[in-house]
Amino acid sequence: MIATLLIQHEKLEQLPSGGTLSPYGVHQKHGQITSQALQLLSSQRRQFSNTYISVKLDETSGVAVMKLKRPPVNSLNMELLTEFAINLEKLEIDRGCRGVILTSAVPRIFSAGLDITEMCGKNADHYGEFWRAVQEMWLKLYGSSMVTIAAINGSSPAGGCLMALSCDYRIIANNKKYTIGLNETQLGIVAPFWFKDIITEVIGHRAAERSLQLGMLYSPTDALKIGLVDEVVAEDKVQSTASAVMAQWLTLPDHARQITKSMMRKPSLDRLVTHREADITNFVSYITRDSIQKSLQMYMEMLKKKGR
Ligand SMILES: CCCCC/C=C\C/C=C\CCC/C=C/C(=O)SCCNC(=O)CCNC(=O)[C@H](O)C(C)(C)COP(=O)(O)OP(=O)(O)OC[C@H]1O[C@@H](n2cnc3c(N)ncnc32)[C@H](O)[C@@H]1OP(=O)(O)O
Repeated sequence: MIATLLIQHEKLEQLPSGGTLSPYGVHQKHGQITSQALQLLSSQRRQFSNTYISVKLDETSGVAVMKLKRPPVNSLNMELLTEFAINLEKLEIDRGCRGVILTSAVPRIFSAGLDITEMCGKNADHYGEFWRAVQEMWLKLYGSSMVTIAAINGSSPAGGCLMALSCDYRIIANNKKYTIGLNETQLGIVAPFWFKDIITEVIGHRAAERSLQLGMLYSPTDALKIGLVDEVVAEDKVQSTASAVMAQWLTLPDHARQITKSMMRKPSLDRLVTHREADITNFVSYITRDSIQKSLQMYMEMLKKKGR
């Protein structure tokens, strides 16, 4: 599946100008898709659900709601990441879809971040494949031409925070039990350069440096103070606020908004695309270190003890 997605990337890069805005998402809404693909899409419209992702597309508004549904904590394993990238791609090429609201079907949790069991006790090939899937999820989401809004209805540490940061707008439920942030250092690991880049883009260099070094997790109101989220709303208003903000963003002409988004995001996207293989090699050599494996195992044990 990953291979298919990669081939798709290459195809995009070859699209004639006017059909696409950037090589990171499928931006073919105006005339590149075959009639066979269109038929396939229309039969898949409205609602599609996979093991860990459900998607509902409202054809009237052009807005899809994509829900993560991997209880207990929506940890991002290989299957979820792959399903996510495929579903987003489907929406990207669907002419009827202009915006995506990303949220969770699991109560109190947006996403617990990367599934730590994918990074422990496996072999180097597995780690490489897993990291490629993490990169692919990010390239698709951050590079999407659609309006993307994170409706954060629960805790969102590490990779969960990355997903939210990759959207155009973040709304979080006002519940002080929920936390959000890039807490990697608390696990004894380092967030890669592109996690660092994106949080720096959103909250600025000083706040990002402090936040990353200390592995900080913020309450919704503190997250708002540093600009990590755009709005804090009552728990039962998260979805309706996301729909209202989406409607507002969709009043802008797609073409102008998409080119602007692409201009803003291209440097960070290019950086990962250019260094993609080196980033995988780095990840594998880092994660296979004995000291790192030990840190992750200890963290998992701590989580399990806490849950008992
Ligand atoms: C020198 C050069 C350096 C180069 C660097 C190169 C590359 C970079 C290298 C590495 C980068 C890695 C980047 C990593 C990103 C990540 O996302 S790591 C994941 C971080 N996530 C967390 O820290 C969250 C941990 N979880 C929690 O805090 C809580 O579970 C919670 C989400 C707040 C929910 O709390 P609660 O509702 O109380 O649920 P429980 O804690 O009881 O958990 C329920 C079960 O779920 C298991 N679990 C929780 N999180 C994860 C997870 N992320 N992965 C796998 N499993 C998870 C938990 O153990 C419980 O399981 P049991 O029921 O006990 O079996």
